[in-house]
Amino acid sequence: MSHKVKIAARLRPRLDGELVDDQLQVVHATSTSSGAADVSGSSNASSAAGSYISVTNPRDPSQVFKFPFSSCYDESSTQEEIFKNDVEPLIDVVYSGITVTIFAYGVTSSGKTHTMQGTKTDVGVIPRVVRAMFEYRDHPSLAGKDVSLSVSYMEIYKDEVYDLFVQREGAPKLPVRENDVGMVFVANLSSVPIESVEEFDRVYTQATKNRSVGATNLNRASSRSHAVLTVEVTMIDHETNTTLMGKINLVDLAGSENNKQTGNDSTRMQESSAINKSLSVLGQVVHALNQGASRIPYRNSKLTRILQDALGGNAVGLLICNLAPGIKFRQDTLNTLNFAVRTKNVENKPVINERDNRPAPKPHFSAHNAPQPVGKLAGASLLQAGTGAGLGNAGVVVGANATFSGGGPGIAGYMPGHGARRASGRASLAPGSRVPRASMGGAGLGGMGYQPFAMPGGRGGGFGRLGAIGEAGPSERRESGGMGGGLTEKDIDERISRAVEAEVARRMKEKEREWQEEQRRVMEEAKEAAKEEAKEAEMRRRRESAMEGRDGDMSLPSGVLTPILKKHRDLDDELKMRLLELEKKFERGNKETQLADVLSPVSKKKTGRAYVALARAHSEKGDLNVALELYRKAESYVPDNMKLKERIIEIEWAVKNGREYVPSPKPARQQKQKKASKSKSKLAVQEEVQQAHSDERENEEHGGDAMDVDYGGVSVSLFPTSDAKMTPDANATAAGSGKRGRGRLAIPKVRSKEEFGVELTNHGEKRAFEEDGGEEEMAVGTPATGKRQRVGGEL
Ligand SMILES: Nc1ncnc2c1ncn2[C@@H]1O[C@H](COP(=O)(O)OP(=O)(O)OP(=O)(O)O)[C@@H](O)[C@H]1O
Repeated sequence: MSHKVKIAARLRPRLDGELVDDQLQVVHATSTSSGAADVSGSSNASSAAGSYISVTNPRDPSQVFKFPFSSCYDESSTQEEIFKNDVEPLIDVVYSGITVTIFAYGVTSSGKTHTMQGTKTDVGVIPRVVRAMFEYRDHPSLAGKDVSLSVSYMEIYKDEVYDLFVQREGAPKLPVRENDVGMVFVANLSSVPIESVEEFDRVYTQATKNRSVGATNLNRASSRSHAVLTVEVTMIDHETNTTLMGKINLVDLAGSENNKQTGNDSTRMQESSAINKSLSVLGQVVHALNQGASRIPYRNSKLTRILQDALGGNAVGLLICNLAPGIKFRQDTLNTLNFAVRTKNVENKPVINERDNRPAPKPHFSAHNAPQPVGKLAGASLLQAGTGAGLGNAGVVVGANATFSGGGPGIAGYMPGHGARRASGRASLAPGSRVPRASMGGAGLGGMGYQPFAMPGGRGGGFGRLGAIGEAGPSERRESGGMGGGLTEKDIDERISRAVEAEVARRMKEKEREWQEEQRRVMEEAKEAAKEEAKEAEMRRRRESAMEGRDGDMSLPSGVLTPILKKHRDLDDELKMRLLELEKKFERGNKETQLADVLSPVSKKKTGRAYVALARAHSEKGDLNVALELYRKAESYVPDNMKLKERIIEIEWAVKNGREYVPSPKPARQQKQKKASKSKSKLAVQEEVQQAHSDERENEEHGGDAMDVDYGGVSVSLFPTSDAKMTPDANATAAGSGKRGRGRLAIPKVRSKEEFGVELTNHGEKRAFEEDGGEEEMAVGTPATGKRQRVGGEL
């Protein structure tokens, strides 16, 4: 059903003039001298599964970060190996009608273009794919079919799309559009039919000259744009009158750049900023997908818009993560690897692009007489179609107000999808050729000719006839007779479940919309209430100042003020004080609550603890007002902490009555302290590790998820989160509050831990940090015992 984006990491060899160092290494489970040998054959998959990239911790050379990927290629790997292992198997997928996207990602000069394009004598992925696509035409499964290939080639330069088959001078900027069924495509992009590898070579070589390339300090021929080459195959089956279309997008991304290193001039700087921005959006898209966000920011750059099918869409994806050796690139390498780690969690739902070329029959009268409500349509129609058509040429319609109830005798049960509607929120990449593209809108096709490509499980809007569903791969698809043969019960069940799945997705979307609407309403009401409140407060303030003025002006003779009036004046003073206090509290609460609202529960707890630590320090110094203020701040983050509430009341009482406040003694924890000191070295290690990555947080979009750090047999997984940035106060206060050697160590780490969600693993067993309410402690795995222990902290 779903397919995770596959990651292959490739380390390029050292170039002339580059220093030799071993900061970055490719390590294989079955440790042979050449890493490449381990991943050289598909039969050797198990050894490849244990491979990882190891990067020395910049802060402590005795530690390494580990990044495991299913394919890791070292500097001696060849273009052939990469193609054979990771790319060639995808050709079969393309020929089964699925879109495949391969993209090379990495810092500038890490070898992306070398991998994708290669050189004349050492060709890369692109020429090899084209050759393989031509060779596949002779595959027995394609006998009797008309197979044709076409190619398009575009570049995204400074967030504008250009056709690389068009002479660069005066080349128009091409718009990115979305058709009626939510497919994203580049309008007016040429699609060139190709008959042979030689013909491809000719057009490709010419087009490559149009690509924007410039010299930087790091790369004499640095790509200044993202290039997307698409090879599309069209397979027409005259027997079944269907067309299957597969395509492969080969993307050579521009490299992320550090302008200090590239030495860019103003032109290069502009390019660089566009490159970094689009890569940053790419990182945000991956992050949002990992978070299961309801809105994925595809639209924030042309690159992500065009690639959206490969990330969380309907394509199969392979990310080649290119790495440059050496200390100079270490930070970028870590960024790249973090991005790769995040990307490997992205799931796609590949679909087969098939269309039925047969003219549509007149709809059965029941379609006119008994239109079904759209909400119920998918599941019901599928069921009816499957059974009513006698499992033969089962026809299914999913579209607004269209239904098909079994079909009359002799009717090949299919119809065009009226009112095409795309159930999936994510659109697929545009079809390559302009001609079919124009006729693929779905809506308005009437019963004629082209219908939108079939999308399984109701994902595609308005599909005409369900083609075979290709999770099982092309061969199985062919055997199942999906191209027009009978449907087995399993097929029907699968289709029903897919339709149900689509329906559920639709309803969930509806629910989400309703929820958002509700949120908006609540927000507006809250705003109104706040306005009212402000108005009232203002009136109160005016009343009070008027009173004050009157008080000032009044010069009543002594003895005129009656005891009652005196009493009232006292009351007023008290009331005013109370009011001011309340207003202050409200303002403070508002500010803190707003901040607290955006933090994760863990962050809230940590921030709360940090405030408490500082408050305690102040209360011990006798600075009770400041302490009270800080405790109240802490309360915004941990509102349910009864102990904290009690403490606030105690101090309030002490302040009000001018009494000394004696904090309650802290529980003795000698035992834990002892353990803490034992673990201190481990914590120091963590601190180092986290420090080493603080730079990365500048590149939040790249700085990513889990990263394994290895020391002394203990593997530490780092999980950066973004909300840590929201707690600068907490960090600052925490750093200053370290007492008795416990808080100091723990609290700054609390912050870092929170950012990275550090996990210590011992002997392969992972242990999460314990998050208990009242204790400011961190639980860590003990390397020797694997047992959790607590360290430091105070609250
Ligand atoms: N596997 C490799 N074997 C030999 N040379 C390589 C390899 N990978 C990269 N190179 C060389 O390294 C240099 C930089 O490579 P390349 O231009 O492919 O990097 P890039 O990542 O595409 O850079 P940019 O993002 O700046 O375009 C080139 O001279 C290239 O020939």
